[in-house]
Amino acid sequence: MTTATLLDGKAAAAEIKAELAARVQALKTRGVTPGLGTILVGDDPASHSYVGGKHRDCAQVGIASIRVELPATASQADVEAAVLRLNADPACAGFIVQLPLPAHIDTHAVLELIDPTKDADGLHPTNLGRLVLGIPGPLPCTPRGIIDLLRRNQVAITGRQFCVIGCGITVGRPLGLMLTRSTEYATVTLCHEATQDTAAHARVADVVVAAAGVAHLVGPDWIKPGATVLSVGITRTVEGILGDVHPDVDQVAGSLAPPVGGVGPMTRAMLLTNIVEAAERGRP
Ligand SMILES: Nc1nc2c(c(=O)[nH]1)N[C@@H](CN(C=O)c1ccc(C(=O)N[C@@H](CCC(=O)O)C(=O)O)cc1)CN2
Repeated sequence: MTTATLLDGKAAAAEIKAELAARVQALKTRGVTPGLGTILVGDDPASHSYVGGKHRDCAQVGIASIRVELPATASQADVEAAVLRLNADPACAGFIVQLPLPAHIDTHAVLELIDPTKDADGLHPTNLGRLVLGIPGPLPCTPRGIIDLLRRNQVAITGRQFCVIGCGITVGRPLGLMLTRSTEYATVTLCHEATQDTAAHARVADVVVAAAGVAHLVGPDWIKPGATVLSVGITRTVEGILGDVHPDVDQVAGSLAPPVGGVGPMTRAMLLTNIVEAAERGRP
């Protein structure tokens, strides 16, 4: 039995952060300190942990942190006011609203209020429209991280068959758009809850990206021997974190990004990249 080559997002993210630290130093010599803003609403422990990680990363590369925390009882107007404050804050090169927001908040209305030039997540409708049209703009962090991780590991993309499982707004849907740009030119099957036979689509794929948030959804019998597999979605249980990909896939896949230390650190590294790029562009 073979064991898949590790797609090590932690190591790749460390390389990216070292490159970014040098670019931040260059900005500082020009009198520019890039700042990342985050808006976190409520008490979800995972969201607090992700946002904490983003600010630890900022400290490592020299990016300033602007943290906004609102209680779970915050109203739509409270969240929108926080967005407008960061839109107007000259110390903030870009910011994110940590998702998911509490159920009583209209997420689309909040995201639409972000100044598109400060949209560090690339999730504003203007920036998603730019992505569709092929106009440069900030790109969603997880899909950008997935493509960068594949490239850094010499996994070919152009002309290859991808099966993306899950079509949420932070991963699957924008990943499908990015993979079909002329710079990537992959063939993509985007599977979702209503897909008739997801396993059949996965079995013919050269690369499987599992971002459904269903623990161990993808088993070894779903994978073509030698294929590349990325376990993106996670489920938190009392026993720990379970990925969308069953650990036995390791025996069939050619290379594998694990649910921890795979795509997650790349998501964070791409957020920093979006901030540094925004600071380098300067205010329009
Ligand atoms: N505004 C956004 N909200 C959310 C996004 C996003 O891209 N923008 N994505 C996810 C969460 N996420 C980023 O916010 C994220 C997920 C995972 C990781 C990460 O580094 N994971 C670690 C494991 C962490 C752990 O043990 O819990 C890893 O893979 O090694 C970073 C960021 C939803 N919300």
